[in-house]
Amino acid sequence: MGALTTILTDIEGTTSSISFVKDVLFPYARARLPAFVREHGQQPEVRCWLDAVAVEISASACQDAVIVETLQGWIDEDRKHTALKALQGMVWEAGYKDGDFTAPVYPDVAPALRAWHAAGHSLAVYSSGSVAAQKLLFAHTDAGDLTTLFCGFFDTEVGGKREAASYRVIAGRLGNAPGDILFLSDVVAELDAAHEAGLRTLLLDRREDYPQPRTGAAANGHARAESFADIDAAA
Ligand SMILES: CSCCC(=O)C(=O)COP(=O)(O)O
Ligand SMILES: [Mg+2]
Repeated sequence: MGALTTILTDIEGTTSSISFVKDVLFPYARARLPAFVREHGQQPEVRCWLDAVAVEISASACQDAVIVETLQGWIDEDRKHTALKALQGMVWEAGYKDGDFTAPVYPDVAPALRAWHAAGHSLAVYSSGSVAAQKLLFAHTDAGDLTTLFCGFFDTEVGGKREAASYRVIAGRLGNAPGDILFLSDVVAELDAAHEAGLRTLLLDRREDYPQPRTGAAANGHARAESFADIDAAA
């Protein structure tokens, strides 16, 4: 690698498999949301998100059953809603702490992150998962606690991942010129938005998540790699 690029990475489909998120994390949150809301729904840090959902669906704030059903429906639809993501993160916290699961990262991820960090590159995360959920995931990976490698964590509170404005906010918060940031994601629409904001971009095209290679037009002009081991941030 040449200049000291900041590497900004997505999680699902990039550092960790889509199936871990869809088959482990989402069902865990779906099953435990009703009890979580019953037991913690009056705590201000939980209530504020439940109330945000209630406003959006025009339910009375006291209709927690309706709110929970709505949230479960959003999990089924894979809605990247900030309130859902905040609540999911709180439910997953118990899962990690109780040892119900750890977070698998692809085998090429931890060595590359450690090497980039050791070479002086800054590392940051931008995921639809809440910042709390991101920190939990990287604290409990099967390759150890990776949280100290990162200098920044961003979620949809800065804006949606398919909006160029979000990447401008992140560049500002990181204190980087957009062109000094390399954004890694498995989703072309996210890379398009980052590119519009002036970031460098790279499509992670992992066979486990995407059986058909996304080359040529499917990569929409973005650099492409199948593994972190093949990424040259200076390119
Ligand atoms: C922070 S881990 C949970 C991931 C998650 O909830 C999610 O929606 C993944 O979205 P991403 O932006 O990482 O593709
Ligand atoms: Mg992704």
